[in-house]
Amino acid sequence: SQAFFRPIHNTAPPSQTNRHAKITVVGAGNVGMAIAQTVLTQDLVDEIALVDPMADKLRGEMLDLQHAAAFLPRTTILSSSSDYAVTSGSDLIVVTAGARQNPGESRLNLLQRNVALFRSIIPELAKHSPDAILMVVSNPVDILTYVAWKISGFPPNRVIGSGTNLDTSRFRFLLADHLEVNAQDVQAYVVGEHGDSSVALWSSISVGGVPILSFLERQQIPYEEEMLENIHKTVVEGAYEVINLKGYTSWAIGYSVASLARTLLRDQRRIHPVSVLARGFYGIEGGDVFLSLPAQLGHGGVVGVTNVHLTDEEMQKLRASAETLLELQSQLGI
Ligand SMILES: NC(=O)c1ccc[n+]([C@@H]2O[C@H](COP(=O)([O-])OP(=O)(O)OC[C@H]3O[C@@H](n4cnc5c(N)ncnc54)[C@H](O)[C@@H]3O)[C@@H](O)[C@H]2O)c1
Ligand SMILES: O=C1N[C@](c2ccsc2)(c2cccc(Nc3ccc(F)cc3)n2)CC(O)=C1Sc1ccccc1Cl
Repeated sequence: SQAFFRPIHNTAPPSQTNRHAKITVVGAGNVGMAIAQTVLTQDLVDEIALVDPMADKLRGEMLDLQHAAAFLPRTTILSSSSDYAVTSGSDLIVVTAGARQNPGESRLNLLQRNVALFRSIIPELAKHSPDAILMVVSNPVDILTYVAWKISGFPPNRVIGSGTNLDTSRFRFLLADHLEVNAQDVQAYVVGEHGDSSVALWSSISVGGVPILSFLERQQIPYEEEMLENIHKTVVEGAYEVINLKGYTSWAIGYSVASLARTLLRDQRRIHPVSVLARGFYGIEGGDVFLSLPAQLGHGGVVGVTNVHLTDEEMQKLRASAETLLELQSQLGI
């Protein structure tokens, strides 16, 4: 580039304090590449590193993203390798690596295969980026976040799971659609265990600052208890519908993880439902377990967990999930 540009007089070296924000995505599959593409499009970092053992797929995905450079506002470095050295100095590491559930395979067996995979990748990631925030997306996400925390040795504020962030975004979309408002004006949380056993927090839903139950009364929108329950059921059914129709999910999880990455890397201190070390909250005392709670996120990871109001029933569901996860964890020998 010296042939094209000549330096002006008395230039100073670039400031050493300018932060080179780097994200690593582990697993260049459907989810990993949706996350990488969304992070790239939203111009969130200076470098994206991709890791995957499938060398051809990995290089192909990296090149395919690099070829989009002319359409992007800023130059983002894209690097990739099956050697974890490429991840060095990451600020945020997103783990989407995982074995796929074989037809008829039990969740415990899938879990054991993914735990074995984590035993090989988490130490490498921690070695090359000892100060990074570790975010797990691989399923079963709450248990694998616990496994990543135990194996990495990172403090619990720097280990989170995407948890019910996706569940919550689907929940807000459905509520907004039903109420004919913008999803960004719907304050609603799904918490607890990600997936089939998640818990929708009815009592704290508000639309434009108005608690939903009085919003519905004010708008004269007739509702029964089960209308709200049906919306939560549709969150779960929606996941299965997407899988049955396209075989995997990618875009929504890509956007939801990019939203978490923005909050973390820009120290926005926004509140997201993510899987955090829940011991000590809401009467969860039986052991170290990760469950999704509304958590404030920033540069250091989990800044704090909000003390959201839970009904007795919601509290009971959370504690039941904690017991289930603790029982599964006890069989892992970690
Ligand atoms: N938490 C959520 O809300 C949510 C949503 C969707 C998907 N998921 C989970 O995300 C995971 C990935 O889903 P997917 O559709 O991308 O699967 P996929 O099979 O398309 O991708 C998984 C990738 O992991 C790679 N991989 C395997 N072993 C690896 C290793 N040792 N190091 C690095 N990469 C490795 C594979 O080569 C593959 O490319 C699954 O566990 C899925 O259940 C979670
Ligand atoms: O949108 C998804 N797609 C997945 C998927 C993506 C590729 S293959 C399966 C999905 C879809 C449906 C069920 C299901 N169950 C599951 C549970 C534990 C596991 F270890 C793996 C998969 N997983 C993975 C996943 O977690 C989601 S979100 C999701 C799932 C079930 C209920 C509610 C929600 Cl919000």
